Amino acid sequence: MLDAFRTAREALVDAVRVAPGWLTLYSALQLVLAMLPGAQVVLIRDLVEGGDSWPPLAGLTVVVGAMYPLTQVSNGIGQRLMLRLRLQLRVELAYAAARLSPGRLAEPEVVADLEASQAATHPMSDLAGKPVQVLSAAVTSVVLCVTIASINLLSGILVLTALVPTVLAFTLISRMEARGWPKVGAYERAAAYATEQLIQQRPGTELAVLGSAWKVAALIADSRSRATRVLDRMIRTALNFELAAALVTVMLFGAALVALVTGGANGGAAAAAVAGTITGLNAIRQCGYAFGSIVTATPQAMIYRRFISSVPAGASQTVVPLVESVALENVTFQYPGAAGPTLRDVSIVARRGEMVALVGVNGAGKSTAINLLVGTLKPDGGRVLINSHMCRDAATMTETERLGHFGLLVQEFGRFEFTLRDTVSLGTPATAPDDAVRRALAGTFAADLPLDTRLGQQWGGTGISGGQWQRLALARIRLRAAGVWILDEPTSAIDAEAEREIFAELRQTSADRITIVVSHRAWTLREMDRIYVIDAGAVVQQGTYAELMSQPTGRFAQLFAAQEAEG
Ligand SMILES: Nc1ncnc2c1ncn2[C@@H]1O[C@H](COP(=O)(O)OP(=O)(O)OP(=O)(O)O)[C@@H](O)[C@H]1O
Repeated sequence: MLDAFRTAREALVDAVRVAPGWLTLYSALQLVLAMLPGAQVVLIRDLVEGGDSWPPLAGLTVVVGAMYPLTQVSNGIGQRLMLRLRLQLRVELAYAAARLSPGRLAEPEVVADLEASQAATHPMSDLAGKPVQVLSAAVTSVVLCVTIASINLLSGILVLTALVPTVLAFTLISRMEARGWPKVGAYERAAAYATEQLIQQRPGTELAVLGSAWKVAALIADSRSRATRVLDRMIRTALNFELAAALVTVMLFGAALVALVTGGANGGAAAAAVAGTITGLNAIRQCGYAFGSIVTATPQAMIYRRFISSVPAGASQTVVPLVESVALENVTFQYPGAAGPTLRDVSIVARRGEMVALVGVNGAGKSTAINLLVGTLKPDGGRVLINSHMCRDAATMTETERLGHFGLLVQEFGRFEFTLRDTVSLGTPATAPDDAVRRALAGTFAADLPLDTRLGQQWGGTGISGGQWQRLALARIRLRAAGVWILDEPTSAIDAEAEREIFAELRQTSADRITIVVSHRAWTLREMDRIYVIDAGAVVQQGTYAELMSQPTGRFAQLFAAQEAEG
């Protein structure tokens, strides 16, 4: 209940911040509307009780005539207020998501909260006018209660008491929904993920070729059915609570009318009170509905607020162009829930001007080592050093500062289907001038394409091959010009000729930077200053290509002898 009040207050604060004018206008209209039922009762009583009937008749005409257009105008203004608030919430959420660190993005509950927050923007924006509606309905009830109490005290009290069952019912409904929504959210997320696999071009095409898309559809059906079952249960329980509350409310109104008649009210007063209680019922229903919207949206709004406050605005990233050295020193790391450590006592160092390679079979621990270096994973033991400073200590370097040292090309590089300019300029947090974007694209397939070229067929843009996407990812690293380049299989999708060009360029431009490469191709390793051979989470060998090849029983020779023989 307290949470619902907090949510209502926050919705009002947001509305004041985003659209104060629209909120004021909406509140004023709601207040006028709230007064009309009370005025109606007084005017009916005056009309029926006799005397000069023209003034009450004229008053009634105005009151009844104004009610409908005022309600319509008020609804329209409420919707325009809602639109502005929704825009604000969605933009705020997008910027908050953009501030998520890689470490937090790897936490499943953070992604779940982000998606739940996205869904929450809809009911939350609808909340803007709800506290006003509740207040306005409460004002209507109080005005009616006072008016009816002036005819019969007990009736007035009973009319006011009729608010209680509705408030109680919606409190219980909110508790139930707070438990149900996270389950629905999890099922919806699973269904949305599976749907993306069906409709995105690459996985969708693969599934169509395999003829097994229907299996993914069955997974979607299962998740959606589970969500629907939980929602169905929630709606059924809510309906039961609402019906019980409506029954008690009607009984209270009935009792109010009986009290009125048995209390000896005259015909005119009784008729006015009957008309008032009918309008009162409507007001209470509206109050219940508005209050219900607040309590229903409260669990979602709480997730949204929690998410936004969990990613406070911080300093933006600055790219560090010159780095002296990076190192893992006796690092041990175990993934949560894994049977044993993935890395054991690993020491790796790379200095400015050097090109260093990490090699090993799939699952040996190369990407894990890179993630520890960059800081997206934290070591369980040992030290991670940048320029000989220890990185584990947040006081020495924030995560944002640390990330600024690296240009990281991961295996699952992004295929950002924006314009060519936007796709490449994502390489740097700063605004990238067009000539810098052009320089980053030099020598690639896109060197002469207009920067406004739209990439990605799903937007009616240019289709791009896997290797071409990888070249754009490399262009982002070029544009970024950070002191440490970490390239995890940078040419896995690129043809042999382009691969040779890329490695030749890497060598030519490596003097002022640290270059760390993960590669499975022997020839790319020949010019490395040092190669670390990782096997089952430990560095088992290190040296130059020639040194390692000269040890025929060593792990490196086992891994690369066949490729060496092929030339
Ligand atoms: N998030 C994770 N949770 C648990 N285990 C993980 C996680 N990520 C990787 N692993 C495990 O850690 C081990 C090392 O994985 P890693 O990705 O570092 O290997 P790799 O040497 O980069 O392999 P590849 O050449 O296939 O990229 C693997 O056994 C993998 O299953």
